[in-house]
Amino acid sequence: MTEAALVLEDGTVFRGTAYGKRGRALGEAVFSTGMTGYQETLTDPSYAGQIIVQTAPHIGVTGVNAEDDESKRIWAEGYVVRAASRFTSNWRSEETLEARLEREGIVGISRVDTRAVTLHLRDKGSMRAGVFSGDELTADADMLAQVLNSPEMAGRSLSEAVSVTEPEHYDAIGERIGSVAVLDLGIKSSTIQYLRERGFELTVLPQDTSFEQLSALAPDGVFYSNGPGDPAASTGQIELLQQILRADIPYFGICFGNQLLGRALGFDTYKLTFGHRGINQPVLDTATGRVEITSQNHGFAVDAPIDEVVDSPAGFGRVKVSHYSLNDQVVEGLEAIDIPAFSVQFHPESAAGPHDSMHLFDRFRESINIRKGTTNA
Ligand SMILES: NC(=O)CC[C@H](N)C(=O)O
Repeated sequence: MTEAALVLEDGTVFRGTAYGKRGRALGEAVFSTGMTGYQETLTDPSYAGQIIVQTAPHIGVTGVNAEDDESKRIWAEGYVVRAASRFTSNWRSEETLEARLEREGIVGISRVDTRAVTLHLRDKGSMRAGVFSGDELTADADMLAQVLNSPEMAGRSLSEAVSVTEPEHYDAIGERIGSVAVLDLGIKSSTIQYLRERGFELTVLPQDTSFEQLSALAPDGVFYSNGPGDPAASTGQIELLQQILRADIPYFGICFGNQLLGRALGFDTYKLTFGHRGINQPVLDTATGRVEITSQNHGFAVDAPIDEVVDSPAGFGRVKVSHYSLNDQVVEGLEAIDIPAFSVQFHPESAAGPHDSMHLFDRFRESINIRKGTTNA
């Protein structure tokens, strides 16, 4: 069995067994509490630049298949598990998880006390880390120096790494309701699917699209996806969104798209200590009083008051926090009252996770229908 080490930037070292590719992975260590859905987690582009620590103790038992990917590849830098399943047992499995990790060059580590790692990250906060095995497994001080040389997540811009470089077109599924311009900041395939199923024809656009290019499509609505990195570093996309809001085009954003709406409206964003990553995160819908169990993956959040309607600091009228976390009262959704724009910090497309919030895609469709009704009147 090949040895491996997980080295955290505060000097803590966890030893284990090499899993996946041998080598070195550097990134921000974050824990995810999902008990299922490791394939969707690994292929979620929002994990770019991160090393995922799975709290579920047994990983890989259902293998992987081509259908459940959320994007074209695994985006996580590194992978930390307690027990890597020694066999795969599922009728849909096409490959073992370890073979997939190796094939995609993902350096992992198993036989790590992931509870201890999680408690450590919960107390000290998400931090830079490295997974080292094979020739890269060297003296602790040497590995630590490499971790300390790696980029911090705060201030990091990763949209360019994950976005399409050319526009991609998707037809509506079923009756066509309208067209949506999608800014790809690391979109998941389930989101594309659910938007299409609502009757939208989509043009998925590169992250550096200009307002002129976007408005040339005359979209009925604009959608900003989830994505990796620090929202404060996305100044171009924030300015683009302000132009979209000024043009009164209906807007819906998920996760990174919520943080960018927050910033476009003039609020700040900040880094959470250890973030929310998992598939059973309770959120309160402040309009209905309903609690939804949601899928989440975020390390940053919008800084806005959760219990009052406030004026947008950037002059876009009144804004309210539409959802907040029942674990720690972090903002989980925004709604502009005077312009057609809303967003959520969690993942209505789930994948993996519960479908409680799927109705938000219908809400986006309604906001577009209302707007079209007004325009045609
Ligand atoms: N899933 C996402 O869109 C994540 C957004 C942002 N990168 C964060 O960590 O908060």
